[in-house]
Amino acid sequence: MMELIINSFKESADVKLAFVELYAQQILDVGKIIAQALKDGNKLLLFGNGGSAADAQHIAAEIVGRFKKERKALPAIALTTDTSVLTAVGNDYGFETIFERQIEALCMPGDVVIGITTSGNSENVIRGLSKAHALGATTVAFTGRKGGKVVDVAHYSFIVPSYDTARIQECHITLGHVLCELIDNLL
Ligand SMILES: O=C(CO)[C@@H](O)[C@H](O)[C@H](O)[C@H](O)COP(=O)(O)O
Ligand SMILES: [Zn+2]
Repeated sequence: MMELIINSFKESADVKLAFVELYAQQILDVGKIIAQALKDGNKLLLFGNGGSAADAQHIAAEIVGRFKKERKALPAIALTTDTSVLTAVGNDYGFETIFERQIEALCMPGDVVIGITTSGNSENVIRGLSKAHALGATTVAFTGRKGGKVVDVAHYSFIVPSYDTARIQECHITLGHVLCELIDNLL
């Protein structure tokens, strides 16, 4: 059990170090794009399933509330929170459409849309990002493993180099926090 505990923390740290080696420049590029979009009056939309739904909400909360610096409120919406919309759309059109339909309703050209999926193959996330791409938003995938099909509908993909869902999620939330800090500093 002690070994399990120590290995989990070590793996989490190793995955994050490998990730930043690969993606430091792209993190800065995407941070600048989101900051500019928010400056221009556009918004950030986010979604994912399970732990990634929690990550979407967590990041939206940092943007609407505050991260580290005192600044004005900024527009970010997690599309994972309205149970009436999620159940109506899921029930009437299918679970794979729950993000796509909300993107159709809310996404404007110039917005930035982040889809979070550790496998890269969740149909509802792929369809949500695909619709956002078609509507003229900048699309960003937080993914893992081999990237999955979601990379085909994303302008920018962050593929965490791990096959362990928990380790991928831990890197995704670090990425989300770093983007929030960049946004704070770039605005
Ligand atoms: O948090 C976890 C596992 O750590 C789970 O809730 C996990 O998010 C769910 O199984 C998701 O449905 C996985 O979907 P995805 O990341 O492959 O898109
Ligand atoms: Zn989890």
